[in-house]
Amino acid sequence: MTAATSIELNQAARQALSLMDLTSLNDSDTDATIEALCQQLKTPYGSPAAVCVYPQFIVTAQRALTAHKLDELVKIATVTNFPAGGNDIMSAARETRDAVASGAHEVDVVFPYRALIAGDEATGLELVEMCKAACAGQALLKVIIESGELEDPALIKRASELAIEGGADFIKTSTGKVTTNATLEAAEIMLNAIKASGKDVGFKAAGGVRTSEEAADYLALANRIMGSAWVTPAHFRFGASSLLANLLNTLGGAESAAPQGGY
Ligand SMILES: O=C[C@H](O)COP(=O)(O)O
Repeated sequence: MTAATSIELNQAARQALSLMDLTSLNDSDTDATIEALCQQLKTPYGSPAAVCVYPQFIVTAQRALTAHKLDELVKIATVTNFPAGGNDIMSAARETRDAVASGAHEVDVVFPYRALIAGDEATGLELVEMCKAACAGQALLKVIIESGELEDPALIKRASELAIEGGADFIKTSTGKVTTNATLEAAEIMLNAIKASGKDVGFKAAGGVRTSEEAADYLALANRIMGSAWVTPAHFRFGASSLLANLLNTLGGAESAAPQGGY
């Protein structure tokens, strides 16, 4: 990709901030660390689209968003069947139903990618269908295909197709817990699968996206394949734990990005 100018980088950073699921999925997470994470959602440049936490911290996030008057602006996302992507359909569906009952607006479920690698397409399709049903029209379902473990472009394409067929509202690259997470190559295959489906399905690049430059590359790819009007929080997200500071650095370092009132 061509290197972005500083104005383009600034625009990309501002857009990426609005498209981010600010994420903390660490075993060391506590109520206090999630509260601190939620505090970061309040920036001079607006707020990320969502905060993504383990299910036991949904209520913690709810409380913090309310305290910061962000509850109308920032969605709460959580994860199920995470990170292993096991084959137990009912367990994944129960976790998803419980997460929605706890107040999650969005559920990121891991597709049983090892089953697909072994040639089993039915388990993944049914798991997505059951988790979609468990969302009961109240929450978005984002399906993590774990593209870095699928590795083979044909499997990445097939997992995307199965997730879309099963009712995914978004398809997401990665858990952030494996060796290879989001890549532009996987993103291209997934975005093309969305386009070919003709369905209203979004895309989330997650895992390892850390800089404004990287974010700009994903945005340029999505603009090219789907058109810039498509690239809104309804269709595009970054799942990231450490991107925000870099975006703020980019925005704070550019004169044209001076805060325009607000917080
Ligand atoms: O879904 C998001 C990922 O877990 C975040 O991964 P990261 O820590 O590499 O940004």
